[in-house]
Amino acid sequence: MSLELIGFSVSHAGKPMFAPITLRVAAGGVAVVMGPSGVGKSTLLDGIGGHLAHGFLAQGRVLIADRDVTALPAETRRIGVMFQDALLFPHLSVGDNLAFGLTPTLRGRSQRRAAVEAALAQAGLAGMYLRDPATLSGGQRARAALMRTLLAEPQALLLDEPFSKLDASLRAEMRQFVFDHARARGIAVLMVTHDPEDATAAGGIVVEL
Ligand SMILES: Nc1ncnc2c1ncn2[C@@H]1O[C@H](COP(=O)(O)OP(=O)(O)OP(=O)(O)O)[C@@H](O)[C@H]1O
Repeated sequence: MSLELIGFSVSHAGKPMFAPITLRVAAGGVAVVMGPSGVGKSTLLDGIGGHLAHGFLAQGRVLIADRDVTALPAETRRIGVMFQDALLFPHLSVGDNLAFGLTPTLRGRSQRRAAVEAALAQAGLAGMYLRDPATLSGGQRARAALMRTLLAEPQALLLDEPFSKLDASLRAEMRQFVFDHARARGIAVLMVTHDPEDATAAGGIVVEL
């Protein structure tokens, strides 16, 4: 599902933080947002997702799968978000963490369990439903967090430096993992990053703030 911005910006105290952005990310495609620290990259994602803090105001339009979601609350935009500190809840098992992401439309205990088991298998975490998140490696945790986000069946995915704490080889692996899943599901991805390799991997579609 595509993600489209039309003249989109965010203002703070009446002043636009960055020039209006017009951009279309195709279904299954990836674009990257880069720019210096403090320029408003995270705020841009907050604006697209509908999570702006008090005092920030969005301008322009956001379309997800060609549906104008600009006026909708965050919960109904069908946009998944994953941050740098995509923490798993430490008091829940790995599987229950993933179950937390499940769309509420999926009812029935065994159905929900099966959906989580399938997602764990796709993330290379088969058999780890009952594991304590603290016993997972960094890469396993990142894959679990991504799966939790995908279980909500988002139509677009916003990533805010999601893998910056992982080492270089793991980062490349996770990037591929995300891109592959997004492509297979037709989810448009917009990723904030400082890593030029992310931009190259995204096919060079870069928004500079
Ligand atoms: N809740 C808030 N209240 C007031 N100002 C804020 C708030 N959140 C962010 N800001 C300010 O808005 C500006 C943009 O912040 P933002 O986090 O979007 O930048 P960024 O480009 O993502 O930076 P970085 O690369 O360092 O993460 C900064 O000057 C920041 O201090």
